[in-house]
Amino acid sequence: MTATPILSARGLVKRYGRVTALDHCDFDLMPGEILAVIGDNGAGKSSLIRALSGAMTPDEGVIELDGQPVKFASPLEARGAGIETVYQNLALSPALSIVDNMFLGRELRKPGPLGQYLRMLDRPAMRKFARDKLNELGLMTIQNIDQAVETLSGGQRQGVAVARAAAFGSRVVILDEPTAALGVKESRRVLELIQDVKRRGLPIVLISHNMPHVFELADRIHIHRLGKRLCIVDPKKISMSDAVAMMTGALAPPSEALAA
Ligand SMILES: Nc1ncnc2c1ncn2[C@@H]1O[C@H](COP(=O)(O)OP(=O)(O)OP(=O)(O)O)[C@@H](O)[C@H]1O
Repeated sequence: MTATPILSARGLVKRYGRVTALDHCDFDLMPGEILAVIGDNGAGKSSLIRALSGAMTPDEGVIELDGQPVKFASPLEARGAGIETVYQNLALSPALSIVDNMFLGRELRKPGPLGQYLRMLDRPAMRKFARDKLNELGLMTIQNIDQAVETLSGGQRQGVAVARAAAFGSRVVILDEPTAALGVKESRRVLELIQDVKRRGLPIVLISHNMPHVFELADRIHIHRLGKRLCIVDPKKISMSDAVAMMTGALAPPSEALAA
């Protein structure tokens, strides 16, 4: 591997009582790539993502961003470092508008009548930012950005969540099962959106059980098994059934795919 990974981890361990969710797990995300993370239920994929995104503190191990060790005490700190995560539950506020959901805690403000001491929301700037970001990602089929998110379809909601992550994630976007709850047409749209985010230069970590989607999008596949990275495979050189067999332990990975 020549380039420095954008985000990497070495020897992550996380124990919950007698359960070892992460067992000396390694991870590498290279610049500009879509890295899929696949694994059986309970393999530890969510635990890995939670560690990388500051939602959980590992018991052992090191995480590096651009080759520098980082410790995230909260998701806020990871977001501050440019790592945005879209979880399955999306963390959108259904009753709020699309614009308000784009910000949620990161609202743009401007000086109010009392100057810097009472800064007020800069709604025109927020509206412009939201419109520009949705536009950049071809999401302006959403006509009205003041519309409440609860009035959007599942695919459109996923679109808003991904657009928000792409807008604020300056280094990495992590997507946890982005097409899990979507129909065929909506999934297609979200897959295109993920490609758009990649074209804008942001590397993406994609956790998915949907093998056709993984094989369509991923540049590399991290196969996770029993709390650790089993191997990394090239989706162009391996069949879906072999990847699934490795995930479940039915097939040993080829020696060149074994993780270092
Ligand atoms: N907060 C927790 N408390 C106790 N055990 C946990 C906790 N979080 C995860 N685990 C356990 O750690 C192991 C790994 O779970 P994790 O959710 O990371 O797997 P996963 O690969 O994401 O699974 P799935 O594909 O089913 O979502 C499982 O045995 C799980 O029960």
